[in-house]
This record gives sequence, structure tokens and C-alpha cells, in this order.
Amino acid sequence: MVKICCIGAGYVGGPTMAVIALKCPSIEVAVVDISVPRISAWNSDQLPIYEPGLDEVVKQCRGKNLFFSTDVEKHVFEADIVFVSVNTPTKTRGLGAGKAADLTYWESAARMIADVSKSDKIVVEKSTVPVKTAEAIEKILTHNSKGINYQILSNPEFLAEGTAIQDLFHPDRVLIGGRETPEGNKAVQTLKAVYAHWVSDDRILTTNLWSAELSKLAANAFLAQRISSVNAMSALCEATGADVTEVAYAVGKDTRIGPKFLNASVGFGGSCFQKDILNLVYICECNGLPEVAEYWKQVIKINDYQKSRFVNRLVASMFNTVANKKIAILGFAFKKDTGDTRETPAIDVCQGLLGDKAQLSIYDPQVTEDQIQRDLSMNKFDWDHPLHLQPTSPTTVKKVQAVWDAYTAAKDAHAVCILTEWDEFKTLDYKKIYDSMQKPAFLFDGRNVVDANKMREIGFIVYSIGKPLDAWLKDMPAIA
Ligand SMILES: NC(=O)c1ccc[n+]([C@@H]2O[C@H](COP(=O)([O-])OP(=O)(O)OC[C@H]3O[C@@H](n4cnc5c(N)ncnc54)[C@H](O)[C@@H]3O)[C@@H](O)[C@H]2O)c1
Ligand SMILES: O=c1ccn([C@@H]2O[C@H](COP(=O)(O)OP(=O)(O)O[C@H]3O[C@H](CO)[C@@H](O)[C@H](O)[C@H]3O)[C@@H](O)[C@H]2O)c(=O)[nH]1
Repeated sequence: MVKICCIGAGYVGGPTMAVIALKCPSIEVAVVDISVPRISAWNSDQLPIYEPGLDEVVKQCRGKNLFFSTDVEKHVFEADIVFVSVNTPTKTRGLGAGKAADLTYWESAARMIADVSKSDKIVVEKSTVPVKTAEAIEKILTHNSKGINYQILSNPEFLAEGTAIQDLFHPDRVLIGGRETPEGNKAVQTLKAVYAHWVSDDRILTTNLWSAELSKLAANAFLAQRISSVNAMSALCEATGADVTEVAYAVGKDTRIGPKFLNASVGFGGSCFQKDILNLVYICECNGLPEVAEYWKQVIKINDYQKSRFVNRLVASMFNTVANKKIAILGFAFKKDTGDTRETPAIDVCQGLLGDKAQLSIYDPQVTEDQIQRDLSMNKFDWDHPLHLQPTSPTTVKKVQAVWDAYTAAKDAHAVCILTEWDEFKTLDYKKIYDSMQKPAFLFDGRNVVDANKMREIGFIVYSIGKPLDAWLKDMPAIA
């Protein structure tokens, strides 16, 4: 029986391995992690991450051919294929701080593989890594090889949170990069055979190592660039009276452009886009390509602009002050159908409002008060380290309260702010919400989930990203 071990039981390692186990009953899959609470949660009924469909997949395989364990060394020792899906956060100190990927966790995983292995192994990069990382990993492994043959493959993951299981069941493509040698090709074919259990041949792409590594960074950069493009347009729409939804629809009808990923928003979030673009920028700079680096940096600058533009619009329209005003925040996760808050635009918006001394009442169906407090008091990039290495008792942000329903959040508030596009926010009783609020009652829709005209009929003063402005807002300056 082929044995797979995955180091890192996170948002990628957990779901990816669960789906491999489900689709390949003849393969034994062990997912290992240094975090004891995370592994305990994977072995319980309360999985450590919320992802639609994940529970069912795990329940079908756990204890049969899918195992979660903290015995990292044992499972690596036994495995034929070792996936590495550990954190690759942005460096916060030293060379490349604020841009380069921190490969500490990757390096320690590679050294551990070298220490415990007694048989040949295929080592698969599942984490998103800088191009040429495989070369560094190869060096670590071969310098300690004791005659063992290692083949390094790059097999980046393209799943999106909230749709991870569907993405894994029906991937647009699986990408496998390897060395262009007979041993390298053999390793590529071995990994291809795993995915071939459920992915058709034309969707499994094989390339050289560097193309695979770079394609992952490039794909995220292209996706994020689309959002920054439509968000840049949203500012111009507000200035001119155009409607960004209509513009995006008209633009996306061009089959060369396509309709997806053109929703204007308060900004993109998530653990990947910003981190991976910063990493790309750093790689460009290191390769003497400052113009290319500048081009991609702009995608992040527009994203930051969009978040601060939203806060400024909000404060400006509320008589230029939100001091001690209660503001209801609906949605804290970085997108719907996930409890993940890494780099969520809600952090920047809330911090902006707290900077203006607002009182926040936050509701998100999947995010706990503890998480919100941690996020609002943590330093930038701290969130992307393993849980047990994050600050344990962050300072409580006093002006923030988390509640368990939207109506409680909105009661007596001066404004409601929608920051995540949860489906339930479309069908709330906004008349009831309006009646319970201070007047004038403001609604700031950072995701364009409500019908602005209906909200105006109820009595709200409404701001929706990229939509024609209310007379009230037109008179207010909104300089980012
Ligand atoms: N989250 C996503 O949607 C997504 C999608 C595609 C790619 N990626 C990439 O995949 C990688 C992992 O992302 P994630 O979201 O799963 O992160 P995560 O923080 O959810 O999981 C990483 C896990 O690795 C563990 N870990 C770290 N060092 C370890 C070690 N030496 N030994 C054993 N376990 C160790 C941590 O405890 C943690 O549980 C990153 O490079 C990320 O960029 C993420
Ligand atoms: O039209 C859009 C689409 C998305 N977003 C926002 O963009 C962010 C990222 O969304 P999405 O890409 O759907 O989720 P992620 O889980 O971050 O997935 C991205 O990052 C992963 C990690 O690398 C990749 O594997 C995926 O392919 C890539 O889509 C979220 O804040 C969304 O709200 C918008 O504002 N407008």
C-alpha cells in the first residue's frame, strides 16, 4: 500500500489529504502537525476549520485510510510520498522583511525529513513557495541524504476557501512540476497516478519545477489584479455616476475577459493574495526587475486604498466623526462560507474606525469573539504563524464587542457596515434593523449584497461600493 504523509494539518493539508484519502481507498494518508490542539480537533467532531462538505469527507475516511497525528517523525519515516503544507508567512524581520516569504517552517520540515528518513522519498511542495525553493530543499535533503534518493516535486494548491471541497473534487487543473531527468519524470508520474484516481488526464499539467512554482504566484497575482482593477473602477464609478456592477457585467461579457472575479468590494483579503504578491515583488526585485516589481506592488496599493477609502467615506458621511458612536459590523471573515480571518479587510476597516474612537459591535456567523480580539490586537503578519507561536493573551480591545446575531449588533447603532458577503445578510429584516437604530441611520455595504434602493425606501442613507451616490454622500469629501 502506498503511504502518503502530509506535514501541516491546516486549511490546505487537511482538506487536500481528506479528498485524496476519499478518492484513493488503496492509499494510506497520514496528516501530521506540531500543533496538538489542531490534531485533536481533526480527530474530534469539531474540525479545526469550517469548510462546506469537509465534515462528510473526513467522516467517511477517518480511521480507515485517513489519520491525523502529532507523531510527525513516525509517519514521515513510513511514507513513500511526503507533502509539505506548512506556513510560508511574510518575513517580519531581517532581509526582505515585509515582502519575502519566511521559509523557517519549510526548512525545519525538510531537515526533519532528512533526519528520520531511511528509504527513498518523493517530497512534494504543497505550500506556496518562492520560485527556486525546490533547489534549496534539494540541498538540505541531499547534504544529509545517507544514500537516500529524494525527488522534489512542486504541486501547488489552487483551492479557494469556502469552496475547497468542490475545488478539490473538480479542479480546473492539477499542476505537477519536477526535474527533467528520468528519476524526476518517474516521480511526476507517481504523483500523477494519485490524482488520476479522479482527475482527467487533460487537467493534470506537468511542467518543470520552476514553472510550477512560479505559476502559483502568477495565478494569485492575476486573480488579485482583477479585483484591484474592478475596485479602481469602483472609485471612478462613484465619481462619475456609473454603476460598477453594470460596468463589470459589460466588460466581463467580452469572452476574452470573462465574467468571474469582477465583484467590486471593500478589498480582497485572505491568507494568500497579499502574501504571494509581496513575495513575487521581492523575487522581481532580487532578479533586477524593479519595473515588474512596481507593477505588481500597485495591486496591493489599490487594495489598501480601497479599504481606507471605505473608512473615510464612512466617517466623512457621519459628520466627520464616529467617536463613541456604535457601529454594527456585519461579517468579519475574509469571504463568506469560511471562519478564516487572515488578512480580512474587516481588520483594517475596524482598526480605521477604532482609530476614530468608534464603538464596534461585530457579528459574523463563523468567527468567535476571541478570534476578533486577537485579530484586532495582533501585529501585521503575526497571524500566519502556527497557532501555538502566536501571542497567547492579546490585549482586549475595549471598544469592541462580538455578538451572535445581526439584530443585536445593529440595535442603537448609528451605522451598519457589511464587510463579508454572507448569504444571510441578503435576507435580514432591514426594516426591523432600521427601526432599532439611531437616526439618521447609515448603511455602508462593502460587498454590494443589499438592494440599495430598497434600503433607501426604508429610510437608510446608503453607500454601496462603486454605485451612484446618495445626495447626502455626494456633498461629503472622501479622500483616501
Ligand atoms: N489557505 C489556502 O486557501 C491556501 C490555498 C493554497 C495554498 N496555500 C498555501 O499553503 C500553505 C499552508 O497554508 P494553510 O492555509 O494550510 O496554513 P495553516 O496555517 O492553516 O496550516 C499550516 C500548518 O502547518 C503546521 N506546521 C508548521 N510548521 C510545521 C512543522 N515543521 N511540522 C509540522 N507541522 C508544521 C502548523 O502548525 C499549521 O497547522 C501556505 O504556503 C499557503 O500559502 C493556502
Ligand atoms: O470578485 C471578487 C472575488 C473575490 N474577492 C475577494 O478576494 C478575496 C479572495 O477570495 P478567493 O480567491 O475566492 O479566496 P481564497 O481562499 O483567498 O483563494 C485564493 O487564494 C488561494 C490561496 O493561494 C488560491 O489557492 C485560490 O486559487 C485563490 O482564489 C476575498 O476577500 C474575496 O472576498 C473580491 O473582492 N471580488
